Amino acid sequence: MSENEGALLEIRGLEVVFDGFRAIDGVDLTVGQGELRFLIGPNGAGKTTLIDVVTGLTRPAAGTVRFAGTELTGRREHRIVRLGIGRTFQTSVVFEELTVVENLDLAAGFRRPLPALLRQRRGVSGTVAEALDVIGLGDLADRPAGVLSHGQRQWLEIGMLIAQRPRLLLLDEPVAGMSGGERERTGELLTRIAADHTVVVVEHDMEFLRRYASQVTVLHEGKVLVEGDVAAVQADPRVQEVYLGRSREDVR
Ligand SMILES: Nc1ncnc2c1ncn2[C@@H]1O[C@H](COP(=O)(O)OP(=O)(O)OP(=O)(O)O)[C@@H](O)[C@H]1O
Repeated sequence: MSENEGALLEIRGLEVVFDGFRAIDGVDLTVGQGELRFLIGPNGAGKTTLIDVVTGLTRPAAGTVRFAGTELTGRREHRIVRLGIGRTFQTSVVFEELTVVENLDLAAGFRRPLPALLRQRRGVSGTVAEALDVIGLGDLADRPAGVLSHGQRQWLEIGMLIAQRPRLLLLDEPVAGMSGGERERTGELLTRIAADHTVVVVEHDMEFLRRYASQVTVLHEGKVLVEGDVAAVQADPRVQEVYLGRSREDVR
C-alpha cells in the first residue's frame, strides 16, 4: 500500500553519489496522481539526476522511489517504461528519415505485446491519431521528421511519449531553445496533457513557470530548498538568493 493516498510518485531519502560527490542529498518528493509539477533549480541542482533515478538510468546510493506503490530502484530502464513512466531527453530521439506519423506509430508499438505488433496494421491507430491531435502536427503527419523545426521536433517527442500511454511523464526542459511562439504552444500542450496525465517538468525559464506552473519544487545542491505554489516559491527569499547568485533575470 502506498503510504500517501493519491500519490503516484513517492521519493524518500534519496541520495546519489558520483565519485564521492553528492548530486542528490536526501531528497523527499511526492507527486500526486494527476498533478503537473515543475522542478526548478540552478545549474547542477540535481534535477536531471533525479529524473535519471526515477527512469532507472542512475542508481541511487540510498533511498526509495515508489511509483503507484511499486519500488523502482534496482529495476531496469525498459521495465520502468513498461510500468508507465515516459521521459524526454535534452537531446532529440526522433528518427529523422521516418515521417511524423511513423515515429508516433513506432513509439505506440513500444508497449504493445509482440502478437499485436506482428499483426498487419492499416491506417493510423486511435492512439497515434490522438497523439497527433494533442501535439497539433496533423498537417505535417506525412513529412519526414528531419524537416521539422526545433519546436515541432520537441512536440513530436512529447507525442511519442503520449503514444506509449504513460501514467507519468517526465519532461526535461521542454522549451529550451524555443522561440516565444513555440513556448506558448508548448505551454498550451502541457496544459492539455496535464488534464489526463501526471506530469513532472524540469524547467529553467521563470516566465514560462509563471504562466503555466502551479506546484513547484525547487532543488538546490541536491536538496529540496522550497516547495509550494508558484507565487509563494518566487517570493521566497531562499529561492531569490540561489537564483540571484546566478542571474538576476531568472527570478524577476
Ligand atoms: N554521471 C555523472 N558523473 C559525475 N557527476 C555528475 C554526473 N551526472 C551529473 N553529475 C553532477 O551532478 C550534479 C547535478 O547534475 P544535474 O545534471 O542533475 O543537475 P541539473 O539540476 O539537471 O542541472 P542543469 O540545469 O545544468 O541541467 C552536477 O554537479 C553534475 O556535474
